[in-house]
Amino acid sequence: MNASEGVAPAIESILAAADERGGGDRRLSVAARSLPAALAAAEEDGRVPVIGEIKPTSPTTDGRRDDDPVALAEALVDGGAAALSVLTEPDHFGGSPDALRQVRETVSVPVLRKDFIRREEQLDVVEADAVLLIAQFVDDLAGLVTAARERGFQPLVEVHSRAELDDALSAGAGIVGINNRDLARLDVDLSTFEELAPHAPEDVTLVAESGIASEEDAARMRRAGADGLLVGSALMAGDVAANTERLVGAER
Ligand SMILES: O=P(O)(O)OC[C@@H](O)[C@@H](O)c1c[nH]c2ccccc12
Repeated sequence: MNASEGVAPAIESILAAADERGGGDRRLSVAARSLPAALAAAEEDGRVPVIGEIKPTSPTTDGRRDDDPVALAEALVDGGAAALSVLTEPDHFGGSPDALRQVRETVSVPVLRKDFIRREEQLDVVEADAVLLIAQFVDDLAGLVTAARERGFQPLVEVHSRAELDDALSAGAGIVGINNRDLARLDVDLSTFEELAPHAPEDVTLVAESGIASEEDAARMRRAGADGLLVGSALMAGDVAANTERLVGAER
C-alpha cells in the first residue's frame, strides 16, 4: 500500500519527515492515566469532555502560538479540559517531545501524544498516556496497536472513512477518533462524525476530532454520540482558559 496516495502535498511532506525521524533506543513502559475514565468523569461532573490540544501551528493555521506549552496546558486545565493533547511533530506543527514531557509532569489529566507514528520504535520517543495512530498512515495497524499497549500506552486510532473505522475495530482499538478533517483536501465537515459514529459499537470510546469551533459545534458532536471532543485551533486563538470554559459549558 502506498499510504500517501491521494493526500495533500502538505501531508506528503509531513509523512516524508515522519519516515525520516528515528525512534527511541529502549522500549518505554508507561503507567497511563486512563483517558476514557477522565472523559467519563468530566461528563459525570456536568462538563463537556474536551481534550484540549496544544498545537503551536499547523499547515492549515495562520500564524503560530509560541507560548510556553506548560502555561498553555495550565490554561486548558483551568478552563475545564478533561485531558490534553500535545503535538510532538516538529517540522509542520511546531511541536516537540520535550513539550509533552513538561506538560505531562505538570498536569494530572491524561495526555495524548499527537504525531505521525509509522514504526514501532517511534513509540519509544516520549512517555504519554495515550498515543495517536492514524489508520490511513499506518501499514500494520493491529501490530502498532499491540506495540502501543505492550508499552502501557492507550492507542487512539484516528479514522476518516467507514473502511478505516472497520480497520480500527478489527485492529482492536478501544478508543477511536473520527477526524472531521479530510486529509486529502484539508477541509472540515462535521457530518463526517455524524455519519460514522453510528457504526461504532457502544463500548468504544468515540472522540470527535477537528473543526469544532463553537458551542453549537460541540453540542452537535455530543448529540451525535461523541464521548470526547478533540479541539485545538479554536482554543489556541486568544484567551485559552476562557475559550476552553466556553466549550466545556456547552449545552446539548
Ligand atoms: O485544530 P482543530 O481543528 O480543533 O483540530 C484538532 C485536531 O483534531 C487536529 O489537530 C488533528 C487531528 N488529527 C491530527 C493528526 C495530526 C495532527 C493534527 C491532527
